[in-house]
Amino acid sequence: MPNTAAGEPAIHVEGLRKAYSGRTVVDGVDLRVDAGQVVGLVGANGAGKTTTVECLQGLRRPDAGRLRVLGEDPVRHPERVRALVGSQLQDSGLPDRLRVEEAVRLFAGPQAGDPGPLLETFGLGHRRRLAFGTLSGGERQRLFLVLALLNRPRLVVLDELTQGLDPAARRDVWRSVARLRDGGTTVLLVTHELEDAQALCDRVVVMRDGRVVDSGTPADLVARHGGEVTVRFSLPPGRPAADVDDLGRLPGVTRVERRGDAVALHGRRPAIAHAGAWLVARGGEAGVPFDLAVDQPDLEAALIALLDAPAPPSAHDRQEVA
Ligand SMILES: Nc1ncnc2c1ncn2[C@@H]1O[C@H](COP(=O)(O)OP(=O)(O)OP(=O)(O)O)[C@@H](O)[C@H]1O
Repeated sequence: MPNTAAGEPAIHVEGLRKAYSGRTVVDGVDLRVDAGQVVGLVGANGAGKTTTVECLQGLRRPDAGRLRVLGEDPVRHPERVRALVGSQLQDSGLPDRLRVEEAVRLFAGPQAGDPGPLLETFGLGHRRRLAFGTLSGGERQRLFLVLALLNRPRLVVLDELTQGLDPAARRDVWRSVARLRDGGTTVLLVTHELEDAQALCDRVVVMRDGRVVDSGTPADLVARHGGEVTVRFSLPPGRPAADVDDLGRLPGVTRVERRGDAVALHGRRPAIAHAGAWLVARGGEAGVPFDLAVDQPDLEAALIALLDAPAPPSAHDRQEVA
């Protein structure tokens, strides 16, 4: 059993580089995932996310970099890492006729516990005898989670966790991942579903063209890249223009738009609180407009801004310039 020293991250990658046929697709990635965290890896198509997690799981050999996964080196001991990490299968991963209980037997290693409680936890206890091909999309995803967790891994890699699920099934799977985190399992989530990332992740790492362009909590990323908030409301008819000038001077407000009685304040997050305080101070509780609303940027807005920004030069370009 490998020992991760106390405080040692579950995943620690420095300078990971990988090329296919001379084309660099992972270009000096650093990544740290602390034990017990849920970390999302997001980015455009072809950014190098899957290649990165395949290198981490000992499924691909990197060209350069220092990698430690649960205290093991996936380059020197890929088989040890594969035995420690739970991975989620893709949808085509099981034959249609295989029953749930047969799949569980097939995937159980020496470390596996009794699968019964796991199947119950993921709502599949009463589905054991059903063939994989007859399960709904949500049940399939939950079965993949059961199989990823069967051998009691301390780290699970989940790729496109909720792809194709309806909103109820997606929330079901979210609850399952939250339970995993509560139980101390470390989760690396590769996803294009930013709602998943926002709901589940302690930290999100954004990749573009083979490199990490930023990382942080979803809230940090939104604050850094999401752009302005907008506070909208209607003033009571006949409110003097001077009032609106006042609004423009509130801390955090950068711009005021007024069309008739409809007002939109744009600015940084503190503008929300100051606009609320201003409204209460002017009219008391009764003066708070019935249509008061706040538009806040989300992780999607932050990601679009990050991925649209001009690309910094790659390591390759930098070498050519030097
Ligand atoms: N086995 C391979 N041989 C050659 N090129 C590959 C191979 N696997 C991936 N690539 C290329 O490497 C680049 C990075 O692919 P990768 O799958 O790691 O990106 P990704 O961020 O996971 O993309 P997506 O979000 O589309 O799944 C892509 O341009 C892809 O076409």
